[in-house]
Formats: sequence, C-alpha cells, structure tokens
Amino acid sequence: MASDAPPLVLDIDGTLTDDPGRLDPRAFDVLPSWDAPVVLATGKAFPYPVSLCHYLGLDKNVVAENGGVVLAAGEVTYTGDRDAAQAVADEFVARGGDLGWGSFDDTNYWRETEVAVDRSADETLLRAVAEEHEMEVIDTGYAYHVKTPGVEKGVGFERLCETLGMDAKEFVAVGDSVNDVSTFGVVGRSYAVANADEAARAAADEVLSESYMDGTLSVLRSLSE
Ligand SMILES: O=C(O)COP(=O)(O)O
Ligand SMILES: [Mg+2]
Repeated sequence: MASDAPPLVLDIDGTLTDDPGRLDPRAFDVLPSWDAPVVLATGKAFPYPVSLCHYLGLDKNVVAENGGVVLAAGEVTYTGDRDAAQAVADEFVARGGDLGWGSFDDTNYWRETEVAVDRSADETLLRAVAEEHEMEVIDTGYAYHVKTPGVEKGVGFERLCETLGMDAKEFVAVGDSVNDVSTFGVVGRSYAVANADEAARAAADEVLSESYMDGTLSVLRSLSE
C-alpha cells in the first residue's frame, strides 16, 4: 500500500456488496491494511457499520442512517427525528401500507433517527403520507428511507471530518445511489460504481465501468499504485 493513499469514505450497499447486499469478502483484502482513515457512510442503522468496522479491524468512524448518526473519535452525535419518521410509518400502516419487514423488524429495531421501509411497499402512499408530515422519502435501491429533510450523509461526514480534524476534500468517495450525492459534493474526488442510480452517476466525478465491489476495487487499486 502506498503511504500516500488518500483517506476513503465508502458507501456499503451496492458499493462493498454484491447485488443482493452480501458483503464482498474482498473488502477484507484491502480495507484493513489501507494506509489512511476509512470511513463507512451508509443508510443502514448504526450497529451495521460499527460491526463492519469491528470485523474489518478499522477505527470506528462511521456515518449511519443517511447522516442521522455520526461516530468519530469515540464521539456520537445524532440529528434527525425518529419520532416524526415513526409517525409517518404509523400513519402509512394505518392507511393500509405494510413496512414489509415481517414480525421482527431488524431493519428499524436499532434505528434511531429515521425509519426504513421495504421497497415492496406502496411508494405512492408512503410519499403522500411523508409529504403531509413534511418528511422526505429517498429510494436507495435497497430501501425507502423516511427521513428528516436536511439530514444527509455528506452533512454528517463533514461533522465527522471536523471531529477528526481532517478536511473532507482530502477524501475519495465511492458510492452507488442518491444517498451518496451529498458525500460526493464535499469530497475531493468521487466515483459512482457502474450499478449506480442516475442521481449518483450525475453527481460523481467519474462513473466506473465496473459494478459493485469490482468497481470499488478498481478505484482502490489505482489509488494504491
Ligand atoms: O440502507 C440502505 O438503504 C442503503 O445502504 P447504503 O447507504 O450503505 O447503500
Ligand atoms: Mg449504497
């Protein structure tokens, strides 16, 4: 690994995984030995990126819940209104919607600042209810997220950089969806994997020719040459 490898901010689903969302085991070949900070920035609930850092042997610097939860240098901060998101979810269900997670909802059980809904749900109804509550719905390709407007991965990431005393512009970002656009906007260089959605493709400095972890690895290899 070149000692001038830049710090990284990496999305998880669609970027370090395969299509169904299984972690690509090659993450273990490159990330533990990366010679600069590696930040995981995800729409997943807080325990997921923390666990992934733990098992990859990375310092626990994470942006979770699309920016709602930030952990850096042992300090956790929260933004976003879980109660407001829950009110949308409750009304959605009362009006016939189904969150789609079955009896034990591990997707939301540990989620503190927003609510995620399975993509099998009635999107039109969900968006209508959210709008009435002045909440936002984003579609990451893995879930609909009912969130507080203005809470974004990129905003949380800037907070993380401040805590670490680093400049967001030093970082290279890789991502795949609309929830990565705000990160792409604050880093020095951004890449969208080939499976990325329109929003991420439009926002990235470069759209990669390869998908999922193949795309991410192509960037990491070129940065570490
Ligand atoms: O939680 C999601 O919907 C997507 O997660 P991601 O931000 O790691 O891709
Ligand atoms: Mg993603």
